[in-house]
Amino acid sequence: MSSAENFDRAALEQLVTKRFFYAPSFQIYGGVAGLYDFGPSGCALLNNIVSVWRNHFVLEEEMLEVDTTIMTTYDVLKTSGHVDKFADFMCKDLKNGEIFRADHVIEAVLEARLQGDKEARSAKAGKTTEEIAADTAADAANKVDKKKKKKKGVVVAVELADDVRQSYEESLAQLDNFGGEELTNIMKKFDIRSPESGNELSEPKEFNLMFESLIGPTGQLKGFLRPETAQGQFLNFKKLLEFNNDKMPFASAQVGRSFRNEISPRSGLLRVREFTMAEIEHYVDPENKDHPKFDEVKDVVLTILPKDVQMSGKTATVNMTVGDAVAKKVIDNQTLGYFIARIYLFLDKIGIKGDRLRFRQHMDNEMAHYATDCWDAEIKTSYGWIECVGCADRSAYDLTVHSKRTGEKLIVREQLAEPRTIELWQVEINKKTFGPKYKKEAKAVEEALLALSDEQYAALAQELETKGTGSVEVNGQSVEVGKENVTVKKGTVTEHVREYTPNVIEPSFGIGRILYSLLEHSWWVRGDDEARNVLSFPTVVAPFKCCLLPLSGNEQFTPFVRKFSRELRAAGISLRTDDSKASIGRRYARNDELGIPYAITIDFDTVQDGTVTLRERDSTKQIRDTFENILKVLKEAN
Ligand SMILES: Nc1ncnc2c1ncn2[C@@H]1O[C@H](COP(=O)(O)OP(=O)(O)OP(=O)(O)O)[C@@H](O)[C@H]1O
Repeated sequence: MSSAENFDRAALEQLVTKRFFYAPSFQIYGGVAGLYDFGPSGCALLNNIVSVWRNHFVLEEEMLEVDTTIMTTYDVLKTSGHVDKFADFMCKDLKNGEIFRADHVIEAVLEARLQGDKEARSAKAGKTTEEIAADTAADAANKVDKKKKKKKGVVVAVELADDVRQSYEESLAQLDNFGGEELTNIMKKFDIRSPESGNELSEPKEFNLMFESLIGPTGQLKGFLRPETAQGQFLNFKKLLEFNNDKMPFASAQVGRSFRNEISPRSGLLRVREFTMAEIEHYVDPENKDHPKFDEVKDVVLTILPKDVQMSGKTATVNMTVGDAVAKKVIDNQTLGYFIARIYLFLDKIGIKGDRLRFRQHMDNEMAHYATDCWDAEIKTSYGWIECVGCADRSAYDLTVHSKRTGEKLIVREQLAEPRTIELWQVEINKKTFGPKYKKEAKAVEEALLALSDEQYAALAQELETKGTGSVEVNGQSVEVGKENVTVKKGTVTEHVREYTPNVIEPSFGIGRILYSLLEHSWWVRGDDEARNVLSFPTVVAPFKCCLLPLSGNEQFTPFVRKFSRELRAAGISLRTDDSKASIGRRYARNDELGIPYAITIDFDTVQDGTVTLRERDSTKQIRDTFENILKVLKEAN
């Protein structure tokens, strides 16, 4: 397998195009950055990854799959916070207008300078060109494209002072934690310029990533292409809970396209503007986040990068079982730990290499304000460590905000085994004085009084007690209430039913990023012949499981091709028939490039005795047997 150290990305890209895994959309019109079409092999690979995902998660956990609309109204995404906060920072080349994502340009420039520093120090130490190249390759995870490095604006082979090197490294480790102010400061402090032109850049400015649209001909109903599939699931929570016979915990799931108007997509499938997501929303009792199947995964060993390590400017990982990580509170709770382990097992099953997979915890500022803990599954590729799956504890945020906005109760009602007595703030309204005082506002004031939090009740009770008056916010206006018309006090209530808003644990998968990483991890070149590419996909995701190769165009083979393909299809083994005129060797090479694990060759012996040759992709080993026996072998492998 190719390792990240000597990775020839251009050669893989050539293979991907030649075998039409995917290609830029509208290519004959010149293409548009961040938009790709999948060809037959890419489509089959993607569908197989999704199919394993469905079996591994949806079927295994009896999740409730939904398919909700992509077009989403303004109201929904305003309430979820996306209209105000779903943004990245961009900056502009002040001379030629080229646009960059601020954190990405800082990362590229600082990494290039660190690389230059490394080369300069190696050269000073009297190393040969080859030794310097080896040092450089060993650091490939942090390297920028060689071509870019040579461009103006990026320092090449310049030694850095120790404190400068250290502050670059610390800033890089914490980059994901930085907001606009910190990014602006860093750009000034380190004189970050365009790596392309060397020109000065503008200050970072927020850019909302959603594609806006209008629903219907009046132009009055604003909508967006959804940036994630999650919101559609939250909005159906009540129906899903009912479907699940009101039983908790449970999960919904959705696979579908999401859209983000990325500022400057330059990394192939890793950053695109339209992509397939597979998301799970697991609803759990906030008072008990244990998972009934945690024992099944507690011994899975993960490579993890906790937040405190990153906050100290380091990137050293540790290996730990999920059981230990949860017991030591490195991972917040069992359900989150359970899903992190299941994500690991899924990625392992489809062929992602364990030594190039780590789980990185979000730093405090990096997480959404409502999230309690969040981990990314990051896969190492020639582009560095790439987030491919996010796994967050989103608390009760989404259900709470949608419920508040719509008035629909998005809660769980749980019959208590024993009734329990609890203390509650109670509001009593003096109907005689309240109605006449607030007139047509009375209902709104009453609703506002009933919707206060415990802290707000405590404060209001104190005000009424000490001053005789207090205030409450009604539709953004402060309204005065007095103790002659409102009493706020604590009382006890006996509950037979407990009501709560579930918390949500969300594993969110970017299928395109996983697919690209898998291409990198599966690709190798056989022998010394650079043209002999192999993609060693596990059978379970290989685009086609078997290739049928008649030795030549001789008519005698036709009935066998028909019969065998019919039987393979009936056995659920996807196949490709290659009856082109190329030699068998050339056709085997073509199969290897498509990652097809098996090839069956039909020749003149087949016509005589019904035997065929089966060739295995990685070992190139061949066996000869009757088609019936070969079919059994393939069924077992499928
Ligand atoms: N532009 C994109 N192109 C391809 N996949 C994406 C893109 N944005 C997000 N994803 C995928 O969706 C998953 C969940 O999205 P999430 O919102 O957590 O990503 P993100 O943190 O915004 O990603 P990034 O920080 O890389 O922009 C990611 O783990 C990733 O696999």
